[in-house]
Amino acid sequence: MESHEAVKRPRVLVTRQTPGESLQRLREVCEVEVWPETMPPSREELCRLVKGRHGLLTMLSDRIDGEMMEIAGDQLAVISNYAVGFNNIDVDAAKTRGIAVGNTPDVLTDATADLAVALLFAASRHVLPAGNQVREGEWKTWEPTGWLGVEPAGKTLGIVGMGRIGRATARRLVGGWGMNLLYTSRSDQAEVEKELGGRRVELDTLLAESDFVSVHVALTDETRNLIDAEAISKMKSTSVLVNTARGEIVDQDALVEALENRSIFGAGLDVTTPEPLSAEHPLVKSAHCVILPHIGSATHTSRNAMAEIAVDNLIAGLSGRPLRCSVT
Ligand SMILES: NC(=O)C1=CN([C@@H]2O[C@H](COP(=O)(O)OP(=O)(O)OC[C@H]3O[C@@H](n4cnc5c(N)ncnc54)[C@H](OP(=O)(O)O)[C@@H]3O)[C@@H](O)[C@H]2O)C=CC1
Ligand SMILES: O=CC(=O)O
Repeated sequence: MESHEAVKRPRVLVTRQTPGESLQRLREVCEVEVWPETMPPSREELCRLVKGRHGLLTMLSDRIDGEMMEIAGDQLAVISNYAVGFNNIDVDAAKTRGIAVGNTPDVLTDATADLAVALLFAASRHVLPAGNQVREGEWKTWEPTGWLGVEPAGKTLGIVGMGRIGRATARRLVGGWGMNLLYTSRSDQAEVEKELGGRRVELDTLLAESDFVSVHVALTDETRNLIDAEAISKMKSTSVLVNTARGEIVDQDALVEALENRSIFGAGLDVTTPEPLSAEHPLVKSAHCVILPHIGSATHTSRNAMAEIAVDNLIAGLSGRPLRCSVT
């Protein structure tokens, strides 16, 4: 039986078209099949496609669990996720099978932090509903009390999860708008405090004292539903919640209620559960919520750089070398 040793022309599945030229490099050393559709392969299609592959280049919409690895077969050596988040992959199952898992950190940090800031402003200043009023020909006159929003300058920013994107978001808002910084983190962040002057606090304190809360933790069993009804109830009525991390971290029913009751001012989400949310979902219909279609890393620069890392990871894993960016 073939196993993890390097093979001459490994068989690789790429589950969506990626931008740029990086797949060319892969084609030089592998037999590459690229899923050609805009919509991701269904679970059934994926089960069929992974069989006999040595490497997988996957997207966050592909659930790669132990069963999928089993179906792929013993020769599977590397799973390269085209994302920094890897909650779609059962990393423990991969470890048990000796399969390397890679991701694409850093190169999307600035783009995602920019989008977190964009969402913060969009939700604070009614950018989408106000713009729609103009588009729909409903704008009648300048109103002294129309579309009143909230301002971040000099207020308190709460960063939930001071990782790469959390820190980049804080950098923008502390440096650019003079915000005061509170943050949560499991690890010591002396460097961040030296640079940005923030204070590490418990989540409850952060929620109660922040005017703007931006979520940047990875999705894990511990962070699923971290921002639940109780957490939201601690937030100020004038506060704005931004989530560019993963939808499952925020309890959406609780968020709907908070927005309907005006117990928080607004929300800006790049991620939801599920994705996409139905157009009928109350969050999509809410005038106080801005929802984007998971476009945090969607710049030419970031997505091209992600593709380069994802291909580097695959090629390294297929030849038994350490990955450029390994999740373990
Ligand atoms: N909207 C989009 O398009 C994008 C979304 N993302 C999302 O953003 C997330 C963050 O990315 P990035 O900043 O690069 O990742 P990092 O790994 O740098 O940061 C993740 C943070 O999550 C924290 N964390 C991890 N596990 C736990 C846990 N069990 N409990 C509490 N905190 C935890 C870490 O805390 P600690 O330091 O204490 O370990 C760290 O601060 C990604 O995981 C992804 O889900 C990323 C890119 C684009
Ligand atoms: O959500 C995107 C990612 O890279 O993670």
